[in-house]
Amino acid sequence: MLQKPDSLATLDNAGIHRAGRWLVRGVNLAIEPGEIVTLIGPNGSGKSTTAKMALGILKPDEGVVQRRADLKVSYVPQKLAVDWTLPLTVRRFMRLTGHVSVHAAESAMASTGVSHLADAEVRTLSGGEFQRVMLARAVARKPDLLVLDEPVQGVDFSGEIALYDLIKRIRDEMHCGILLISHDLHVVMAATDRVICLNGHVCCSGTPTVVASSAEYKALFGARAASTLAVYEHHHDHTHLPDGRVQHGDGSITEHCHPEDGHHHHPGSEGKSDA
Ligand SMILES: Nc1ncnc2c1ncn2[C@@H]1O[C@H](COP(=O)(O)OP(=O)(O)OP(=O)(O)O)[C@@H](O)[C@H]1O
Repeated sequence: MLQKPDSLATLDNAGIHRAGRWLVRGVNLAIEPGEIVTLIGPNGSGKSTTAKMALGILKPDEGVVQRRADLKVSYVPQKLAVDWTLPLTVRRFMRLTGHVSVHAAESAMASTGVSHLADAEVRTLSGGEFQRVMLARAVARKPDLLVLDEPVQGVDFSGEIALYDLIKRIRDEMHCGILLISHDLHVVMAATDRVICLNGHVCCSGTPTVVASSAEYKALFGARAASTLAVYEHHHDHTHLPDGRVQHGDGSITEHCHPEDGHHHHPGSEGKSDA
């Protein structure tokens, strides 16, 4: 894959090998300015590892990762190594690391709707408030590429919708690229331009299909939720067995599922096999 002049980050057949095995392999993806790319896949499928390659935290053991020169990234990791027993206000937390001016911190808090929490202790925030503050911190750096590792963790369904709304607004206003890691295999935000499903490799990728045709869904969550969330339809032609082996559409079983094994094809129009 050739790096387009304005691509923020491009992974070309990228893989990470650790402790005698490939954590991920054969990953192709590109993130353009103003684009939201969502990585989905089960636990341990290599989502964080892939994001870390895009961020430049991990160097690929195979393949090529290119990032635009002078790329400014903000990364909201899945876990933070902070001692939450210490008193820390949101306002201080905003500027704890990184070079963020008072003005940038205040305007990021305003745009993410957490100004009223500025003097609150971080440890007392609800799950949804905490994730918003994490977004505010990331936005304050004015990144070209924003990488969000499970930004809706610890948040209930309606909070999830509100956060997805906010992430979309951040993209629209800042025109940054967003690489979003989602723990949810079935529901992704409709504003996602591309979904990439990982399972140690790229299982499939494509645009999400708007959910919400179902009357039950609309009745439960309202038309607004229905227009925000979408289901990405999977067209897997193989199944990952519990012991790690792979059963293919023709019933055969192999040890791995790699691009070169020739088993991948996706007949549906939505799922496109990259692997
Ligand atoms: N440095 C390492 N050495 C060995 N194995 C590792 C290392 N880092 C990650 N792994 C393993 O690689 C696999 C992929 O991890 P990764 O964190 O990328 O998955 P993930 O899809 O983000 O998972 P989750 O949804 O659980 O957060 C896991 O099985 C993990 O245990």
